[in-house]
Amino acid sequence: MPVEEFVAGWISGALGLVLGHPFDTVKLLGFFKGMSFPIASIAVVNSVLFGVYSNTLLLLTATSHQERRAQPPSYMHIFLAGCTGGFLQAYCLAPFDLIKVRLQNQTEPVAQPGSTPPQYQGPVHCAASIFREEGYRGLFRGAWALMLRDTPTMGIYFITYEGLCHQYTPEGQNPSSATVLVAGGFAGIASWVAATPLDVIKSRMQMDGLRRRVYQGVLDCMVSSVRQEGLGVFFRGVTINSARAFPVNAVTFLSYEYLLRWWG
Ligand SMILES: CN(C)C(=N)NCCC[C@H](N)C(=O)O
Repeated sequence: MPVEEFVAGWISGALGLVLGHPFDTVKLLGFFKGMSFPIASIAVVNSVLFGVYSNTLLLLTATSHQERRAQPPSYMHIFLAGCTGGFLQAYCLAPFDLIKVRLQNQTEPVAQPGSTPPQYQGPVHCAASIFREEGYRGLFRGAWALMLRDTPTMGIYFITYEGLCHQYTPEGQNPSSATVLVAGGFAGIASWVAATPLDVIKSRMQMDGLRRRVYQGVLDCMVSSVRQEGLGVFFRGVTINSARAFPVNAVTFLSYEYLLRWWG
């Protein structure tokens, strides 16, 4: 199994993340300070996404990353490989994402003299508290919504990227840097626009159970959110998600492509 896609995915995910971090912090009025936890988590997850995507395409089409420019895979194969990568990345992402959402939603971010300390003092303390209070399964709260969010949207992500590169690149050549940046940016926007409804539900499921359980499951969370707040609830955060998605994914794809060309 070729591993360079995993390594390139790791490095490109970390670079994209550095750009996206300010947006992540603003998005939930968050207090998710410090870069070590996001780099350790999102970069690993991105490595799983790109590594599984490329190796699934290798299985489906018997072509390596380098051969795919001359023999482009069908959109159906790209979609299936993207969905497979998305499904497995969601499984790895679930505990990290839960910790991120719990930390971002703390109303007391840091210990103040004389006031009650925050519930979670950092990522490790948060993971240990969830494990102690909610068990191993507690670390996977919201994982179903995350899988529903990421499986089809990663298919959309790679189809948009490959489709745009194909459109603007002469037959058999590698896409230019400008094409990779634009295609990567739009792939990020397309996937996040499609992912936002389930992103909203996923975050609610992850916060559920902190004090008392409100939702019976993903469907119940969707129905009660729409009943109480209308259909607009599914588009909450779509603008900031898209604004963040363009630079993050432009840089992610550019570094991924160049690392593989450099090693290839
Ligand atoms: C949930 N969705 C839509 C995605 N994860 N889309 C792919 C983008 C991945 C990139 N690390 C980012 O955070 O934008």
